[in-house]
Amino acid sequence: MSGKIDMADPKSGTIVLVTGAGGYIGSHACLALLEAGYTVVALDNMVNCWKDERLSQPESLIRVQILAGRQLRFYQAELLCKTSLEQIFKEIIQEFGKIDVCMHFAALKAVGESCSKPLQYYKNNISGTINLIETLAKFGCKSLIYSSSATVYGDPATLPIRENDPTGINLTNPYGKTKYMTEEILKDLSNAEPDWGVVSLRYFNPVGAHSSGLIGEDPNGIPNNLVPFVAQVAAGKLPSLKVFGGDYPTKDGTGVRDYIHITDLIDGHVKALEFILKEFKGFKTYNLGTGKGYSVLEVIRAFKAASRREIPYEIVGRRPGDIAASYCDASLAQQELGWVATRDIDDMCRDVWNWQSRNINGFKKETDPNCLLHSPKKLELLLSNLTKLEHQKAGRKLHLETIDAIDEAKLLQDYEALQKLQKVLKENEVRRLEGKQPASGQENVSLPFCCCRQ
Ligand SMILES: O=c1ccn([C@@H]2O[C@H](COP(=O)(O)OP(=O)(O)O[C@H]3O[C@H](CO)[C@@H](O)[C@H](O)[C@H]3O)[C@@H](O)[C@H]2O)c(=O)[nH]1
Repeated sequence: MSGKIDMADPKSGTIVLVTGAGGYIGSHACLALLEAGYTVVALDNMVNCWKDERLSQPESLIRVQILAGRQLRFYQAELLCKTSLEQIFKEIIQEFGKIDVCMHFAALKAVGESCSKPLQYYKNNISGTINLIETLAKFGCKSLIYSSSATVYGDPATLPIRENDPTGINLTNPYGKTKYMTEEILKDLSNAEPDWGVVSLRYFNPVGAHSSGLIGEDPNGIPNNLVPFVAQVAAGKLPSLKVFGGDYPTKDGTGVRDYIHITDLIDGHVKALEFILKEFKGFKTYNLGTGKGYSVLEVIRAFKAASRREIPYEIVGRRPGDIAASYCDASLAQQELGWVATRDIDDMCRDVWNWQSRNINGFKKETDPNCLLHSPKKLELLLSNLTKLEHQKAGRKLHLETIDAIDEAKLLQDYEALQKLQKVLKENEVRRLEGKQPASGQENVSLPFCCCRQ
């Protein structure tokens, strides 16, 4: 076999359950976990992710598996339905024997929507999490990495924000309150049951995309957040940006935030996972940010340079609920997890532009019949063959769907096609970083998902 799938890595025996796996942060986490050699079981209710109707998984996760050259196990799962959740956990335990750690990303996250639909947010984010932790405990997993937010600090009295600064004060929206309340629930749980290990990661402003440009943030409708909005203005999808407030007590009067590259953010999760796997028990919180604040005008300038496009904007009134400035002291994560963010605002804008310009409609793509990976049948076969091989090599009991004999020749053929594609993707990524065009004749192979190229 010319491209061996390496199952010797002991991490493949570590089972990581990822909720909200199809979303922006969840999908990048799945990729990093697969690349690091972990076995990934991915859950998503698919309410907020795009899926080709002929496939059973979100498009983001299909691309993740192609990039990783490894397979994850996907379940469509609704955390609010405990009976079906337990059924899924039963299947996971039958197949993998255990769950070591859960990374919990599943949540509703639109600040504005949370004000008009508070019950939906409390139910989904809090009841959903309670169902999840009860089910995890029932099936023997008491290790959790929670996706929290800088929003728990409200309007900070001092900057930079540290982990022991007050939380839960003056929170302006139900979304933020769900993050704060969930942290409190997890803290109480860890106090009451000392065999739980919970790490809550407080994200500042995650932006950016994987350097391949194949996965990134794909907001529904008009984006609420600054960077995806700016990206759509640069791409000509939106006419201009409204800068909310030019009279804040900041360097140039516009809001200041601690933007963090998604790849750095996910590295922080991998470090937290390593930390929790060393038998950590209790409850810990860490800020994940760069420690640097950029104003809205600085972000616009950086994006203009990265995209070489005009970004028309006008300064309007403040957005209700916004604060002037937020940036963190991330030294605790450096000391205790050995993590530090290394990418700057130019890297973030470059990678967002790469994702945005290659995927003008996000994950929704037009089907190219000539592309192997746009053929759902071939793709399903490729992924299912990879699963069979991984299970077989790991000496695991096969799941009911995978008991057919493996067609070794077909598998190798598919796997080699996948590897060729990955090789070209990587070569073209290097060329792009050097400011060069894709190698001639490779454009279609290198950009199999795009429906619009700039
Ligand atoms: O069209 C826009 C959108 C945003 N902004 C400004 O850009 C900055 C960043 O805004 P945004 O990207 O919406 O992020 P935040 O308001 O900081 O909120 C994000 O970061 C919080 C953590 O700090 C999370 O809780 C929220 O879910 C997440 O949306 C703020 O000064 C906004 O006023 C604009 O000027 N115009």
